[in-house]
Amino acid sequence: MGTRPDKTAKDPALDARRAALALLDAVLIEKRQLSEVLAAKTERLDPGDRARAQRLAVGCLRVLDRCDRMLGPHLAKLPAPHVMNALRLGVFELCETGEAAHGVVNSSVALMRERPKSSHFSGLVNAVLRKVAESRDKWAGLPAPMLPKWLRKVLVADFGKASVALMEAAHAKGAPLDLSARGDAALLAERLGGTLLATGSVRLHDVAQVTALEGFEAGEWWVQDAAAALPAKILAPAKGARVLDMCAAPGGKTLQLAAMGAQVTSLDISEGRMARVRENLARVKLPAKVVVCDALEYDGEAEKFDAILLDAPCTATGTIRRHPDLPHAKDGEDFPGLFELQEHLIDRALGLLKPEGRLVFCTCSLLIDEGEEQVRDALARHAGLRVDLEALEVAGVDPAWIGPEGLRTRPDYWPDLGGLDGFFITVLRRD
Ligand SMILES: C[S@@+](CC[C@H](N)C(=O)[O-])C[C@H]1O[C@@H](n2cnc3c(N)ncnc32)[C@H](O)[C@@H]1O
Repeated sequence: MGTRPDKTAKDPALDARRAALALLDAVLIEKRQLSEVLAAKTERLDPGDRARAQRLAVGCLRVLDRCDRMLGPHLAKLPAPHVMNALRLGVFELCETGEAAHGVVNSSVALMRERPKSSHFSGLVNAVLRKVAESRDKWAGLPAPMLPKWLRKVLVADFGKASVALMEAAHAKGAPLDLSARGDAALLAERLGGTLLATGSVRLHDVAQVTALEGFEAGEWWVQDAAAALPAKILAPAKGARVLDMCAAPGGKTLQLAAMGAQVTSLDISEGRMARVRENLARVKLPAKVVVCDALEYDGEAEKFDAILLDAPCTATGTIRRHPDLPHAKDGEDFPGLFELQEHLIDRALGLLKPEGRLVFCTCSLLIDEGEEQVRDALARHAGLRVDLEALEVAGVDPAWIGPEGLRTRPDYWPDLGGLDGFFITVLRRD
């Protein structure tokens, strides 16, 4: 099989593999999210290696549980975390991407030798990965990778084991690229060779470089998952309506609302993230008033708002297909603080609305605590508040997705089309 380490040949993939391993260490050992560390860990690489390192780390995290299952029979005890991550990366390349065994084994051994603390594990890494390479055919028969226990437990309590297994299978498949069109979505789908989804988003598969797609520079579209595009479609403001996008950055929903002709105030607490909103508005050539402040301290404008879209900060557990690092970097400890913030934001939003105004509340979350439970609590806190279920019945939304508190999408919905992000969306109004 030729998997003995070759100490003389220069390994062209080593730089990308080293950076991918550093990314895995950052997520799995330091508990950082990829978005926080990606730039720093890949800054010295050329663009090709940078993309490769990211692909390797994201891909490996997506199937981490399967990598561990492949390694289990060959490890008498768990090695140090950095060594374990190198093994996982090796398994991913051997089994999922089908890389040549000698290249993967040589690189993994070389990475171990680079650090004094792990150099004595190079023999183990060599032996284990060679055994994995010989049993690669087992990979296809492994079950879908399971979520880490802390999150799996919560989701099983809310949805049951069978549904969670479907969600896990959807997570493992990753996500296609969805675009929201500034103009005619059907025309955009035709021009880009994509699919026009029933909800109006344009879906593309296997896109290598988003910014190279036709119409990016001209601002004809922006990237937004089909589920994330639903809240603004549900809000459906009349032309000229005064709408507050209350947690707006990076701005997908602000762009949608502005494209519908609403007078949008786009607010977010983060100056850095708001810079993205300004860039996006300029690229897509749409107007909105941009405000940077804490929504909890925002007093509004002279006139109250006709409608408010509150896309609240949340656990983002609905986006694991695209961010497989999330369940590994988090442990749920900071979640209660988010639930409390969401509650305060709902109360603030209701205070900024005209009496007949509508509040669209949404979270890109799979947790009942950030959806149905928030609505039940809000109804208990505010006499006269009700859920407008009819407003949720927009094109493409399956009525089965709508419950008494609102609309819930899940990653395992639309399996033949490529899935959907997990979202909870509702419309609140006063009688
Ligand atoms: C889920 S993201 C919003 C995504 C955005 N609506 C979109 O469609 O692109 C949540 C946002 O809430 C912002 N945020 C968190 N706490 C906030 C607060 N107290 N006031 C205003 N914005 C806040 C975060 O900076 C983050 O940009």
